Amino acid sequence: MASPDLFQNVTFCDVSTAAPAAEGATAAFGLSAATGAPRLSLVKSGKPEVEPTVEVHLSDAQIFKLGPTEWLCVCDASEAKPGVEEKSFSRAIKVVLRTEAESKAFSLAFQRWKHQVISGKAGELLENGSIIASKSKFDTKIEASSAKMYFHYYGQLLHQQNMLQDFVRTGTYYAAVMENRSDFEGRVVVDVGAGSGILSLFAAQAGARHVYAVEASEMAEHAQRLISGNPSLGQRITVIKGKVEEVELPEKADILISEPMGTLLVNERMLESYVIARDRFLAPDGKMFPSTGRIHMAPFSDEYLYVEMANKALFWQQHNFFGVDLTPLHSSAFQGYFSQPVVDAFDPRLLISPPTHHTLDFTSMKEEELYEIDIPLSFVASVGTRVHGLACWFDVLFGGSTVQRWLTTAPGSPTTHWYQLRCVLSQPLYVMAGQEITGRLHLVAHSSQSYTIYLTMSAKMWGVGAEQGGILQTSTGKLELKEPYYRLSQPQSYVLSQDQQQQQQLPSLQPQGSEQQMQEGLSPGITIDQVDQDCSLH
Ligand SMILES: C[S@@+](CC[C@H](N)C(=O)[O-])C[C@H]1O[C@@H](n2cnc3c(N)ncnc32)[C@H](O)[C@@H]1O
Repeated sequence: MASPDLFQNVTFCDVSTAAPAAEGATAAFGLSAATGAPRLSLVKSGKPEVEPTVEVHLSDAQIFKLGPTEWLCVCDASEAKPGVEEKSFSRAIKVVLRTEAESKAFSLAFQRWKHQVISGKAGELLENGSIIASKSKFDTKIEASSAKMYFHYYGQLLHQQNMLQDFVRTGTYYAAVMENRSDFEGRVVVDVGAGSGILSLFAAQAGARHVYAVEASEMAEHAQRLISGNPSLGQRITVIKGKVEEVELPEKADILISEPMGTLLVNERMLESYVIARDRFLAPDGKMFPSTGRIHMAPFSDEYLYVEMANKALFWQQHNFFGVDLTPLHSSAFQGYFSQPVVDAFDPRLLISPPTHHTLDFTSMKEEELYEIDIPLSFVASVGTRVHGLACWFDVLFGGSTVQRWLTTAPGSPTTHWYQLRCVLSQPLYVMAGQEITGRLHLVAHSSQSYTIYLTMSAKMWGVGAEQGGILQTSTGKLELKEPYYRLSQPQSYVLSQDQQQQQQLPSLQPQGSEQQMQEGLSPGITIDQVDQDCSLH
């Protein structure tokens, strides 16, 4: 093949007109001289620029694989006849290549010209690539306006920089890859949602044979530049601009690497894309980095936070605001504030019981299991106090063959740009030390790439009558994960009640970094804000 965009000796026919097949023709991808738009010319004489026999406008065309060397190009075509309005109709052109290798290169070129897919090396070919579905799973689940804003956000370098500068995050990925070189050496890797391409570059540093960096946003172009600027690694990386739900890859991957975690692990619904990528691209027995995620939860007591939130609604208690009584809206405003989960880094001593966790196994779970996540809650209060809600954080495991490493966002651990998340109840519960707290955390996904959180917490009857199993108090909350309250500039000093000081002595909550703590999702460290407060996603 002389050029990746020119294919000799192809056979094609316009099946929509039943015209006879043209053999020995040339297929050439390029820009239309008339409009500048990408087009495919199919020319019988073999002189594409001189005598295009059929011209396919790629912007509204799709291809479907008919066989190992056969493709069907379906496109809209316009016909203008004198005195007649322009009429649009569909056209289907069958193209047959000589060999399977050429066939794969043809579909890749089609994809590249249609979607401006970028190749890792100038002139390098993916061996395959085709657009397969007109409406992908992503498009059917996610509102177009949400996806547009989402990919616009990730298309900007400043947001990629914020993630890169989260040293805990990026450093843990780097360590996990480098410590587990044997999982990468000579392997095919897919970077799911590559962003700036950083994880692809790590995989290449660890000796990957080839990395496919799939990125849907405009960031793909920056990633291409970064990768080209690191040529010793870049020659083994191919950037593909598109959604993992839609692009085709020429070969199966031995390992998937991705950073699909949002606030509370699941925000942004990118874990679903990660699982879809597994089903589409990963070879049987392939590895996933990370392989497991856990959501950790524990009840907390934080009088300052509660009062701060309740006070925000005080504005609406004014009877004479420029002559207007605002009080009819007070209760809605009050509920509105409590519908915002709070994102900040809190002191783990505010937890009033050892945490529990819910595990998501990325290697085996079904994508649909992420649509609704139902977690039963059961804790025993270690102190007598007011319970203001449920604190949540997550960690993920890199289950490498050499080293198993966790990336944690636990309170008391070095702060990440995810911080922690707290669901604050508008009606706190009163508990005694030793009292059982039960409940449910129910997460329901929605089409704006996030979740509605339904929280119920109950304190069981205490003392006389407890045997009858009566519930003394129940408090519920409905919160919107997509609209959190970023409480990051607040002072983080807490005066502990006597009970809380006693509770600090609980071994499982002491920030000493024991094995037990890691298993409970708490880990040691300092709490310093090392990351920007640019948190509108994640
Ligand atoms: C959290 S960022 C991680 C970026 C990079 N991997 C890193 O670790 O710095 C997630 C990236 O995945 C991309 N992304 C999200 N969903 C995607 C999908 N369905 N297909 C392709 N890319 C996607 C986003 O545009 C974003 O750049």
